[in-house]
Amino acid sequence: MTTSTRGAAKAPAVLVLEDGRVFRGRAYGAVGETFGEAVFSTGMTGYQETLTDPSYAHQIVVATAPQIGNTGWNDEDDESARIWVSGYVVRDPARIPSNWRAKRSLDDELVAQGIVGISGIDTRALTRHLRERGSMRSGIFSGETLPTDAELVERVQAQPGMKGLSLYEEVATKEAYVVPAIGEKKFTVAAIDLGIKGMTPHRMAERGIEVHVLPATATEEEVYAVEPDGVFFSNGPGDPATAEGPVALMSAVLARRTPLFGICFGNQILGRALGFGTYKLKYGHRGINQPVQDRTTGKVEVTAHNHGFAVDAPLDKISETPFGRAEVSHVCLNDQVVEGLQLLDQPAFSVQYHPEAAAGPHDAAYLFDRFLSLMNTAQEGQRA
Ligand SMILES: NC(=O)CC[C@H](N)C(=O)O
Repeated sequence: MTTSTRGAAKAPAVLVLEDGRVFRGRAYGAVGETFGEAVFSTGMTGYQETLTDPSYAHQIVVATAPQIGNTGWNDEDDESARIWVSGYVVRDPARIPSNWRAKRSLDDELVAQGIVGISGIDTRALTRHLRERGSMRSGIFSGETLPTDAELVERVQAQPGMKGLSLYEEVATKEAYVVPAIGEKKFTVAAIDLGIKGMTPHRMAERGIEVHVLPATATEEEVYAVEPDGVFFSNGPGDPATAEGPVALMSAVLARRTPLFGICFGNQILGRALGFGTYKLKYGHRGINQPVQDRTTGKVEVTAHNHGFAVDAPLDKISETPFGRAEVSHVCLNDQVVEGLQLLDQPAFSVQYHPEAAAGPHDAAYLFDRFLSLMNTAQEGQRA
């Protein structure tokens, strides 16, 4: 293990919100300054997966779970090659991590990756504030001498907000790569990387799918060059209203009637391709305990979420779209937000949440099987 200065030895730090509210604590992770949208996540576990989820780019994540870092940092649970959050806010960091897989402490990893955090914050008061006022621009500043609060508020207010930000190209792979099928290969899928998490191709691979992960800028020709049985659109950061390229690509895939599955950002892209709008939620859904109903079966599942935007589609009617009839297949039981879409006249569907469940409960794993059965049916149709 590397060593770092922890607890009382760390410099003073402040979390500054755009509305002028200031929370005081101590530096956690790297010392310095960072900006991002302050959002809260309600997961009790899974901080390593959260911090390395590219969908969190440009966000300062507040952990509502009061104790963070207990299981340290391991070499297995990263969802991408690096930590993507722009800052991390915790109440009570572990002084001594303890887990058989831990290689170092969370604090050490934050330092090593230069991620500025803050500890000792009343995260309950902060979460209530964000819930009442909504997610907002923020900054974390640490060091022995800091500018005045008024100066820091001004600097936070000069930052761009999340609305209108296009971020998926920044986080996506630049080179295509293949995740081989585990066991017998049944299908080939082209997965458009808009900020994909490592567990997602793995969930497909373990079902016999060879996954070709393609850059966010992949063209229709590049997608069909891999001769896909299905096309997948991943999760990703930023405002879906900016994603013109992926919307055009998805429309081309829909026009060819290739089986299609999207998650999170991918659901918002499908919404847009169908002609629905997207909008920003007041404080979003983030955590691994969100109740969703699959309206096609009536079943309720507890699911992993990380979204600040949502699709604006009618809940109780079938919509006519450029690609035939579509309906809202899933809904969040906390607030009736659209959590899934499905086409009725061709094999395409999506969910707003994270069935790959890293971290999170596995209730939604059936969605990967649903994608598989769409590809099976399409293949049988071709043979007939
Ligand atoms: N996890 C995701 O794909 C997030 C999608 C989008 N950036 C949002 O915040 O709603």
